[in-house]
Amino acid sequence: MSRSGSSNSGANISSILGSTHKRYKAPVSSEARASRLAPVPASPGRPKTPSGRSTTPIPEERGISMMDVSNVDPEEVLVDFENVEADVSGEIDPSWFKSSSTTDDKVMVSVRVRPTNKPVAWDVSADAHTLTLDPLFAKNDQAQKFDFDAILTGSPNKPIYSTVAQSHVSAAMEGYNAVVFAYGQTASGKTYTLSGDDEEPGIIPRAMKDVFRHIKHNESREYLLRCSYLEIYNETIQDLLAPVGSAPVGLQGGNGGDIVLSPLREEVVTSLKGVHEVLHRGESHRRTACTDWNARSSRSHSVFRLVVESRERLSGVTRPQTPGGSGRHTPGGGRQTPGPRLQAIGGRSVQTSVLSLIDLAGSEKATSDKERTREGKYINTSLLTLGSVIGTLSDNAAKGKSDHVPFRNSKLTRMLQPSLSGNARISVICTINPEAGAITESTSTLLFAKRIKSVKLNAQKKEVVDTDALLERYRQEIEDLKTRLAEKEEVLADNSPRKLSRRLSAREKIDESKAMKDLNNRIQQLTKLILTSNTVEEGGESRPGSPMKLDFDMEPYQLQQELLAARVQLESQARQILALEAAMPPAQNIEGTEAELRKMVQDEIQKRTEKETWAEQLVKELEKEKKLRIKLEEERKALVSFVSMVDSLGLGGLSQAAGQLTPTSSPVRNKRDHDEGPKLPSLLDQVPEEDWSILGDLSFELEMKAKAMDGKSPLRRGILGELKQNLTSS
Ligand SMILES: Nc1ncnc2c1ncn2[C@@H]1O[C@H](COP(=O)(O)OP(=O)(O)OP(=O)(O)O)[C@@H](O)[C@H]1O
Repeated sequence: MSRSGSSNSGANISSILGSTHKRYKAPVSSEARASRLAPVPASPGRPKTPSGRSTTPIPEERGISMMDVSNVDPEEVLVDFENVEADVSGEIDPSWFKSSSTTDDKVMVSVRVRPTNKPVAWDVSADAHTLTLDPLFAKNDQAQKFDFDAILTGSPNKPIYSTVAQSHVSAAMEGYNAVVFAYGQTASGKTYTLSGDDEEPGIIPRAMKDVFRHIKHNESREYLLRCSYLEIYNETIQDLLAPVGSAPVGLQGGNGGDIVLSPLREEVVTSLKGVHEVLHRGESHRRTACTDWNARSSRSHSVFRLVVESRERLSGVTRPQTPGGSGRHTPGGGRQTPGPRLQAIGGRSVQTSVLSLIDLAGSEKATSDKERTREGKYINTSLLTLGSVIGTLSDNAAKGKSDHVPFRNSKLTRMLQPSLSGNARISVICTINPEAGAITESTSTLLFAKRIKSVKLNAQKKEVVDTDALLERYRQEIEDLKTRLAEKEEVLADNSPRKLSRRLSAREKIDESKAMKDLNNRIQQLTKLILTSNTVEEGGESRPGSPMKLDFDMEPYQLQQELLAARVQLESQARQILALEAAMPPAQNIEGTEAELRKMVQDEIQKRTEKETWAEQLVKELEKEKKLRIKLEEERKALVSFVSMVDSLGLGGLSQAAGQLTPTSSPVRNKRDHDEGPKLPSLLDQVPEEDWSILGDLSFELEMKAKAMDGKSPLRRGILGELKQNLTSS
């Protein structure tokens, strides 16, 4: 299973958004692909090309920065009819912009029959909007016939979008909450319908394009768009726009029966490209896995939400185009600029609506894989809960009852509670596999579709002076900034009653000018976040990037200040350069200094090398000396033991005799004679150090021989005599 960038979903969105990303799910098997040309009657739309679909993987996630709405960088996100980017042209049905066709108080229910080249068990009548189970397969010969708002077949996604979703997207743009969701057994085509692929973009990318078209064609309103993307996996809500591993999203009841999802990222989008990036990132995080039925089966329910804030623009205002054609304008603080101005204090009401596009995971049988089976249980349980919620709602509607609805039994139904309770336009597209082997699952899907059809809706527009709406917060900030800018201008103006009593110093003027420039920048940035028809570009070119190179909308006074500030800055930089030059020594001095320095360094290196060599020699000498000392010490010890052995053998005379060999006599007394007469020096004292080694050898020899015999034997005496002789001669 993956929750990585391996999905190709970005593509299906991208093709409609004009990008090169590839499709979301793996292609159908060749068999299934062939089935696109299957004998199921086709709904209107352009014919499908027989070519296989591209499977080029989407690029790795590009680390698109996350955007926290509360801390949004306005430079990146404001949009309006003048500044909406990307190509929103083509295939526009003007009537679509005039009205929202979903005035119904019922859920719109459509069935999409997936193409197949195997024998089908259902008789499909797209014109009559009916589906009938072939009597051959019917149990007890009871023909099952279902009729819905639309029965759709074939591979093209465009007719699907215009039939089941376009009016709901329009409703969302007009202030109604709208929900479109796909329901059906696994591998029946839900993701294909919602996301589509390169060749056949699905409902989500088509809906987003329509959103920008709507803005382009509605000059009387301005808009702010935010989107979020989440999935419900094993009953845990995950934010698909947050980095992988982020904390799950909590779900709580809010004011007025609303649901609050937190923490959930909402990203302000100002262009189709921006929406594409968000969708691409979210889909790359979706959990999909290969199952027994689908190479890329969705293992979660996914919900793409677009929050649409809009309000009336002031009448009769048009935004001037900058030389770059970006449509940006520079609000002029207290000045009367010709550009449109967001409403002054006392604001217009803001309409807020949410468009939710939901791809439910498919119901499935247990699989051979343990993990897939576990996921399947969660999926089936939440779909069952959805079924029972729909069942109760439709019962309540049919019988005028108000029985408890078990919304809280699953995250999915809890999240859908406000919409299912009536405050949304809902369109459900049920996907089925018409093959004989899938009759049970298809029948179950159709029964669900039938039940949800009778749920009663009563969607209301939410239009209030909403201080929480981002649009309103930005408006308020823009107004505050303008007031501050106007005050500064007035203080600086020569003929102003608020003019300062003293002349401003050059430094103060520069500071003031800089502060005004910052205020102006911020106003422009905020203004850019708000979309209007003037800011939507039909050609789809990007808005010119650099905002403040030179702003021709500036007042002459401000331009003068800018110029002054720039000059002073240049002068100061020139002074700094001069000062640095003066502080530097002449070139030849630098060269001389360099040569000296180099020589010093070389000398240092040589000295260091010499010291190292000397230290090495010293260490060697010390080693030698140490070895010598050890040797001498050993010899001394041997001699001591020899002497004591000689003493123990009663050969004190040897010592004496040995003592006579040496020119030096030690005054040290022999311990034997300690009481009488002059004391003989010990043998060791009498032997010069250089002869100790000879004594050592003799000592060793003596010891060996002494060990070899009985100490009292005549032989011993002979040997000792011999030794004595040796010693005397040495
Ligand atoms: N109408 C159709 N025309 C052509 N191909 C289709 C159609 N419907 C589905 N497919 C193909 O069938 C395969 C399965 O479809 P898809 O993944 O959309 O099913 P699903 O219902 O989303 O499955 P799951 O619930 O397992 O996620 C895909 O390869 C898709 O391209």
